[in-house]
Amino acid sequence: MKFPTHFPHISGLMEDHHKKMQSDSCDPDRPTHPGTFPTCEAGRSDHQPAERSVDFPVSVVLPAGGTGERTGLQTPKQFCLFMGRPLISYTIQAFERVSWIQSIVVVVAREHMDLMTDIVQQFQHTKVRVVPGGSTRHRSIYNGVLALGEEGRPVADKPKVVLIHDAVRPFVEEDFLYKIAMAAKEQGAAGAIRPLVSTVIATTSEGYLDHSLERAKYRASEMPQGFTYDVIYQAYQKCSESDFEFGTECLHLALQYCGTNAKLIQGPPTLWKVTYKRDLAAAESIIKDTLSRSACAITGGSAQAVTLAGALQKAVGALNMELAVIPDLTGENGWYLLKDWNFIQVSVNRSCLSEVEALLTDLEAAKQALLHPLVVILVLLNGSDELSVSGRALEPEAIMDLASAAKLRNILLYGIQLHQSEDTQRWERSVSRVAEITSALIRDRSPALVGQLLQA
Ligand SMILES: Nc1ccn([C@@H]2O[C@H](COP(=O)(O)OP(=O)(O)OP(=O)(O)O)[C@@H](O)[C@H]2O)c(=O)n1
Ligand SMILES: O=C(CO)[C@H](O)[C@H](O)COP(=O)(O)O
Repeated sequence: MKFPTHFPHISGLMEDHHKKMQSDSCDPDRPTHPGTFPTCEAGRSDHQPAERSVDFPVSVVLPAGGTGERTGLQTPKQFCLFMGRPLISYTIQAFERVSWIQSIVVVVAREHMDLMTDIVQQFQHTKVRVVPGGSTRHRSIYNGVLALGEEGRPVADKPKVVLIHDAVRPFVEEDFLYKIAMAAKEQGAAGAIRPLVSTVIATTSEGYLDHSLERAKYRASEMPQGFTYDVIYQAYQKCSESDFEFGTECLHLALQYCGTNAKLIQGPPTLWKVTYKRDLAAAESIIKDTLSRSACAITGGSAQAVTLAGALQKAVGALNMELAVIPDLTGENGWYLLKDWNFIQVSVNRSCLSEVEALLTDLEAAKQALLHPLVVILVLLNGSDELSVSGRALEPEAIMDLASAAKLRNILLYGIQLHQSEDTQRWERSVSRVAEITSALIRDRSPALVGQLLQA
């Protein structure tokens, strides 16, 4: 374990609290819902994004040099672990997966340089350079911008556009990055905005109301922002010590020091910044939610398993989970191993554990469990004479042993057993129980239930 043990895991900080969000209403000032979740895990994409044509170099600066005072935790929020992986790694991956982004500079406090380097290695980030930050956010960002244009680097390496994004906003998607990058290239500067939730008021020094702003005229400035390299470089060259010390807005520097009016683009609500402790719990909930949307059922091709998988597909569909049914993971189906999906081994035969073992070996080779715990569920259909494995009853210890070994490799193995029934109602009840248990196991990823053989 490379991370200091006092770094908190987020599970349990708060009760699961968010509801499925829906799209904004048509009035951009007053969205009726907070908005939609991203369509893929932060940092990873299940569905191939549309091919983007970006014919200029784009690099990214991720300021991650803060202390996260407002969370009240010892650990800076960017290093808090979400299912064993620090928040910063999710944000990095959201950029790394974008093919037209060339390089990413992560700016961290000097005392976290080694930790950040370990994170880059452990989670196999490939486009990242780590540089030391400054005492304020602007100073950190400026260090990142300077690192991108460092002397001695080939001119061709200097990016045309620099995207700046707080390390603690992990849910950013390619579509939106593309809009910001294109607008920045066109306009010199571009940034994400959101409607204000509260009215902004000015107070007197004695703590009385001075005046209030007309909310509909104002927007919250969010991240990402994009700049041509020259604009952001000049803005920081020209800005004052007071800007460096107290400023909170890069777009303002571009306007004041380069005369560049940023193009503003309304972004999705998931661009919100993790600021307070409750935001950490919300972020974990979103991460778990997005990892729980899809599963792949492997049937081995037997007619009974295919029938059960088909019924399961329908039942989990009603629970908003997508289930792909495939006979095995050979040939083109190997593609599923490269996705963030969960796996269900549907077995009706006596060699169910060897099928699971083979699946675990494939998953380990695909290295998906490096990034987050993978869920594998054995769904075992027992006919009247199928209660055994290799002639013996399937002992709970057998699956427990296999699960304990898999857990060391960050794979969470669970079992569900159901019995074949001629009674249609009984059979349907069993299938829908399997679907509910499956969905709960995948959603919760509970280490405590690993190795259990549950009855449906
Ligand atoms: N000297 C600093 C201060 C902040 N940041 C980064 O700027 C982003 C947004 O800042 P904020 O949310 O304010 O983070 P913190 O400063 O860490 O939080 P707090 O203000 O609660 O201490 C974060 O990714 C943070 O790590 C930075 O790179 N260097
Ligand atoms: O939204 C932003 C820029 O427009 C920044 O994320 C925000 O200003 C950072 O401020 P702080 O570090 O005080 O949270």
